[in-house]
Amino acid sequence: MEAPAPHGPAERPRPGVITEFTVSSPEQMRELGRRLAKLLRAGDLVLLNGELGAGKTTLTRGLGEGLGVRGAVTSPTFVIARVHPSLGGGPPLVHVDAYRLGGGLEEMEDLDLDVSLPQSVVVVEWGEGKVEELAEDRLHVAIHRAVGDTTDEARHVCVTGIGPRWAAVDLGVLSA
Ligand SMILES: Nc1ncnc2c1ncn2[C@@H]1O[C@H](COP(=O)(O)OP(=O)(O)OP(=O)(O)O)[C@@H](O)[C@H]1O
Ligand SMILES: [Mg+2]
Repeated sequence: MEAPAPHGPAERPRPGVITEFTVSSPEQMRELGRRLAKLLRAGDLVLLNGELGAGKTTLTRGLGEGLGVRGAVTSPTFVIARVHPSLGGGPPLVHVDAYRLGGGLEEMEDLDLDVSLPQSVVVVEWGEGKVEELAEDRLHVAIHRAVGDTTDEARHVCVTGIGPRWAAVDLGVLSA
C-alpha cells in the first residue's frame, strides 16, 4: 500500500483556515450561528457534520436568525431541503438535511442546488462526502460532543475554510 501524502488525499484541497473551540450550551451554539451569518454571503456553501443531536440544526437556527430569514429553522422530517427567503435584502437560506440520502449529488438532483447556490447561502447537514462537488469554496463545520464532558452540553467545534474564498477570512471572530 502506498504511504498517504502528508496532507491527505491529493484530490482534497488543503484547508486554508481552521479554528477550533468549545461551545458550552445550545444558546451558545445559536450565537455561533448568528456570528457565522455575518461572514456569509450569496454563493457560500456550508457543510455541517457531527453525530445525531450534535447541534447542526441548532447552529442553523442561529444562522437563519443572523441572516434575517423568514420561518424558523427546524429539522426537516419529510422534506430534504427548505428555502427560507430573506426578510431584508439578503440572500435566502437553503437548509438541506442529507441524512437519509445515501448517495451524492445525483440523488439530490431535483433540489437544483447548483442553480440556487449562486444567489443563496446553502447549508447542508450531513453534507460530507455528498455535496463537495457543488463548490470549490466551502466551509466545513464539524460538531462533536466534547470528550469527557460531564454536563453533556459541551460541544467541540472545528471550522475549516476550503478554497480561495476563505483563505483570507478570519474565522477567529466565531469564537471571540
Ligand atoms: N452545546 C450545545 N450545542 C447544541 N446543542 C446542544 C448543546 N448542548 C445540548 N444541546 C442539545 O442537543 C440537541 C441538538 O439537536 P440538533 O437538532 O441541533 O442536532 P442535529 O445535529 O441537527 O441532529 P440531527 O443529526 O438529528 O439532525 C438539542 O436538543 C440541544 O438542546
Ligand atoms: Mg439536524
